[in-house]
Amino acid sequence: MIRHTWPDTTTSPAPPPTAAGTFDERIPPQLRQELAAAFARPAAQQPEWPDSTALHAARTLLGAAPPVTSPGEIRLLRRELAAAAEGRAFLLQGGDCAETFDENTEEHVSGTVHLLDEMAGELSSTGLPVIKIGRLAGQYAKPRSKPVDVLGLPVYRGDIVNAQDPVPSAREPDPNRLLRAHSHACRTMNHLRTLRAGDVFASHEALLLDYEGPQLRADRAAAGQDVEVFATSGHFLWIGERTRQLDGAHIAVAALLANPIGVKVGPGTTPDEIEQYADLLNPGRVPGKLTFISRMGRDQVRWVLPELVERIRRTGHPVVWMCDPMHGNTHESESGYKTRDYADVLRELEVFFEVHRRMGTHPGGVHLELTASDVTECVGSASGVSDTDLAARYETACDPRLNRRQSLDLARAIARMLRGGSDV
Ligand SMILES: O=C[C@H](O)[C@H](O)COP(=O)(O)O
Ligand SMILES: C=C(OP(=O)(O)O)C(=O)O
Ligand SMILES: [Mn+2]
Repeated sequence: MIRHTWPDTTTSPAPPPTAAGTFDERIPPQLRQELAAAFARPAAQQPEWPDSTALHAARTLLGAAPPVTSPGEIRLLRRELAAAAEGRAFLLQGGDCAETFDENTEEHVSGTVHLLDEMAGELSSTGLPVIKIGRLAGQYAKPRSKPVDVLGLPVYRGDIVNAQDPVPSAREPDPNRLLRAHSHACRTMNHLRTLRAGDVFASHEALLLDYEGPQLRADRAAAGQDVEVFATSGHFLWIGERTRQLDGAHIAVAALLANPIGVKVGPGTTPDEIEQYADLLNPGRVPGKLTFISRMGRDQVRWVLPELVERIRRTGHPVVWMCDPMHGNTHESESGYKTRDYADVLRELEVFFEVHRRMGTHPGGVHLELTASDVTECVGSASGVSDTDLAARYETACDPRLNRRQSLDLARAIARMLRGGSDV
């Protein structure tokens, strides 16, 4: 029997206030206990939901809702990522920093998918198959640097939590948004399937535990095989730089999942830490299971990345190494916009490729924030966007994205780097 009914709020006991909650009863009891312990660990960046009854109701409905993705699709991606871990494929991951409910339109989603396609076309000159993963169908939750914004209001944490409007009521976390996010994710996933017969995979940051927990499902590949737990909210989930605490909930939960998992690693990451991530998240050393997403910043990558790659190489762990050249290169423009300079993005990528070439390891992919729209959010490249242009079309809900022109320029540069040529 599965607990998927509206709670009788007049008679039922107080719902659990934490993200630990309850899990699909088709998950074997032992695994459910392990999940409960993992979800009960300290978790950074979680909203303070004001209404625990509404949260409980939303979680219950989410638990009964159809899954966004299927275990079969997730296993397929894991197999494809195994090729990237072994140097036989390249991973292209991209999309908005923050998907929004309003921008969940045919035009916007198709635009991202077609842009990833065009970029993959540029990369095909390398001869490596390109695995395309969208920051799509679930990228609604944002970790933030500060709890309040410049107006002194509680910060916007993504459409899954609150709204962008600069008024206090809009910033109040609303648990019904968990359900809206799930509906939007299903709509987007449906559109992806319509467009590409399922061959663009969906990914998001596994940030919000109240969204992920109810969507866990058990499955076994075949009779007689072990039961695996799948986060059906997406195919590929990653743990962000702000929530990768080794003793925290996000890592403990990810360790119990069968999905391929990414971990963002910033400039403060140590070799000991990275080895522990690998041991915790992929003790079985399954190729394709674990991806490290290096996001160091253009000046730090040269100093920090080599010893991390070296440590993982020594352990023999099969991992995909990706570069996110966006998140370590954010700064405020003179006009006050959060922006990124194309030259910094390119430079970090160059060093990333150089490090892997030197160490004989495979630069397995890139992770980018981009949109097909002609936005003016990042400066530089042949796009000609300069600081003074930023105001014209600065539309992002969170971080600055590469526009179409910048993305295609970058894809061409990445193809050259991957083929072994230098770029700048
Ligand atoms: O997408 C990444 C983070 O959520 C983002 O960089 C945080 O932005 P902030 O520093 O404006 O909070
Ligand atoms: C929050 C993000 O990145 P990071 O965790 O690397 O800062 C992101 O990818 O949007
Ligand atoms: Mn971002």
